Amino acid sequence: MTALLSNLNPEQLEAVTWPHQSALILAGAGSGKTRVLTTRIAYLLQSGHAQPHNILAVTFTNKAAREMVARISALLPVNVRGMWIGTFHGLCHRMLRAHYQDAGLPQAFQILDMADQLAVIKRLLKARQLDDKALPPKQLQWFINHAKEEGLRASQMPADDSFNQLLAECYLAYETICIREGTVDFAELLLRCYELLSRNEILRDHYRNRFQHILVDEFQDTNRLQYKWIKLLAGIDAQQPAAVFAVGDDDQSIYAFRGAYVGNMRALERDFNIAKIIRLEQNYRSQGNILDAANALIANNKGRLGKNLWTAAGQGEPVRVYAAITDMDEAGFIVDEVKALHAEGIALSEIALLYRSNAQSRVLEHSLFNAAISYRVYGGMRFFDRQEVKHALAYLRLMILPDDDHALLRIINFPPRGIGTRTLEKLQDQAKMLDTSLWQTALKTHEKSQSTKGIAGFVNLIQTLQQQCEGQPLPEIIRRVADHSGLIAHYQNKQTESERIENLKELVNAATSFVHEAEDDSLTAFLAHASLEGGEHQADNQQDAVQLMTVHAAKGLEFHTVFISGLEEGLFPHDNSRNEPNGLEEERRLMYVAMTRAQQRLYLSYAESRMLHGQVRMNVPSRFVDEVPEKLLKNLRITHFSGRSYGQYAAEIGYKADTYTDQRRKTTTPTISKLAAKNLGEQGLDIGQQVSHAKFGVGTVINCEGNGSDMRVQVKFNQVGTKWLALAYAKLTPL
Ligand SMILES: Nc1ncnc2c1ncn2[C@@H]1O[C@H](COP(=O)(O)OP(=O)(O)OP(=O)(O)O)[C@@H](O)[C@H]1O
Ligand SMILES: [Mg+2]
Repeated sequence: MTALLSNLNPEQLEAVTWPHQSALILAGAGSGKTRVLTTRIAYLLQSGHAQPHNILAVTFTNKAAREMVARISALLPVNVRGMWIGTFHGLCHRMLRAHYQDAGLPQAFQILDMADQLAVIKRLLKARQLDDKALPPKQLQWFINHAKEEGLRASQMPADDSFNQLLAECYLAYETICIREGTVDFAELLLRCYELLSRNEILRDHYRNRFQHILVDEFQDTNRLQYKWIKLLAGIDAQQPAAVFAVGDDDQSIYAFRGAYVGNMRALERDFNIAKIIRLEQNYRSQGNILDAANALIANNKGRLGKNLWTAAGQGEPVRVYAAITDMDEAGFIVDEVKALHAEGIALSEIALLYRSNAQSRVLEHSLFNAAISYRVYGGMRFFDRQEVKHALAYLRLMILPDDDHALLRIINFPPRGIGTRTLEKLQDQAKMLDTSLWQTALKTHEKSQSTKGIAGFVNLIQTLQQQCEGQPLPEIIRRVADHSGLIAHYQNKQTESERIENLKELVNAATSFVHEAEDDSLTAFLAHASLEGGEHQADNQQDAVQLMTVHAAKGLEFHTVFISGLEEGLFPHDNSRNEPNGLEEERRLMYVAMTRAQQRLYLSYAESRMLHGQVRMNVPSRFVDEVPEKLLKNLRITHFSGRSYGQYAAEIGYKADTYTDQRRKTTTPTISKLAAKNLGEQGLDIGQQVSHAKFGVGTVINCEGNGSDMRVQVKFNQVGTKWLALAYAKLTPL
């Protein structure tokens, strides 16, 4: 027992050994909330205050749940199987499986994921002859899920005007289909479980007796229904209510867009008569400069519950800022730093590259791949594996190789063009009979029956695309295909699909850089490149690999080094946040989450120009960079290009100077520390100087850092691209 408790500070100890009463622990990032929660479970078991079956713990992801179980079994020799540890969805699912009959479900009920749910909704709208204009499927999906998260059934929806009446009717129709088909969507898992418990007294009492301890991590991100579920299960009116042990941080609430409700913290305090909120103020994760930077940033938000975080770890290193010229330059910089860190002995898995939107991973993946550094993308698929990107690639493949049945099947009815499964089966049978490809068979389908009209239309589309793209440059081909195939239109007007459109546009960017870099810039070469980069190059589970993920997916995790890239207005804070009430504050909380993942080293970077939608866009650095006090930062950017203009410098690193306007904000003016430049001078080198390297050939010095034996220079080589080199080892010959 002492071993279990010996490593805790007094506040943590108080929380871990809290009596059998509800508690709220409100504390900042890295203060040990998750650790306290896990240790409390171990403590309850070891001290005999609870048996495994008395424990229910809710975490935010399945990964976190698995880690929690692993940590508890490492602490104690207990049978962890009796405990219920999982996500809200997972736990509700478990309960519904056990009591399917009482819940009114068939034994083999199936779960609909978001895509399945949307398919059902589309079917339903079609049957009612409601087109996209009358009611976009995504809007109905959002409406239904939102209603369920508020605990409302179709019969309870207001029908005060004709549109609301339509929505309510469709919701009802959707419920009917799900019941008939025995399916349950994500929101339904929770609502149905909630209804089951509120209706069925016997079950409710059973579980109330059983779960005497309910522990909730990341409590700030629970929605209203989840809170009601906890309240019901805990039985606040019962004789012996369960002890709810909730840990959270209002500054890390990042799911408001999905219905999370920070007010649940206040509600908990009130409903569970919590007399004292436990605060943990010591941060054990990050070093001083990182923590000070994060604290300064979040101080710009209003209406916080307020807390004070400090660390005993010392100031550590400054927060590094890199102002890149282009997104490729940014990615190149990150890769060079990753290599240097790895060479210093930092495991790749201890390095995280975080970004605001999934589409940003493409350039990073590309640079890592080229540098042969293993990486793994979490909480989202790698760029070339994403559904919409694969669809677009399938169109491209079909245009050059129409007999590719696999590509044809992928898109013949996507976006939907009314080709039913029966028609498709017939086409496949015919192809088999004629021993030819689906495309050849489709070409022969001349009869204009209703069922084959769709096929003829598809053939026509591909042929038109082939003609239109003849002789066009690669990026233009991709732009046309994304457009004319109907993919963009398909994903448009769907709120949650905007990311897919971003990815399609990002594919145009991928093609543009491919054209710049590759010798053979044909469509065929590009497709080969896509399958290679999309293929086997992601590291497998065991391999040490750099971790790539969105900031949302990084919640709760920690890494030795964190890179936050794309810190530009419009990207982070994201443009979408402008239309949301308090959108900017939520973006700032996201930034706070991102920064507080770092233990020892934090890099912030932005690019003055980024390719967006196939065009170069000039950016203003994110306000979040400005909100970090200057004294905590270290600029890694060249100050002076040795008397040359910015345009000359840009041209040297291969950036087209003519697209550049020279009205940068002061903060983005490239800066190299004067000292570093002087040191470099002492070594007989200068920024802008031509040098030669035994292995990499001729290049230009474009940046430098450090001094003495630590001095490093960045050289843009004519053949092998930009590299950071340790001056002491590089043996550069000035030319
Ligand atoms: N008393 C302590 N002594 C040493 N290390 C500690 C102590 N408390 C926590 N830590 C360590 O600090 C790090 C952060 O802890 P933890 O992940 O539990 O924080 P958190 O509050 O849950 O953070 P977040 O808000 O990001 O989820 C972990 O590596 C943890 O092991
Ligand atoms: Mg945590």
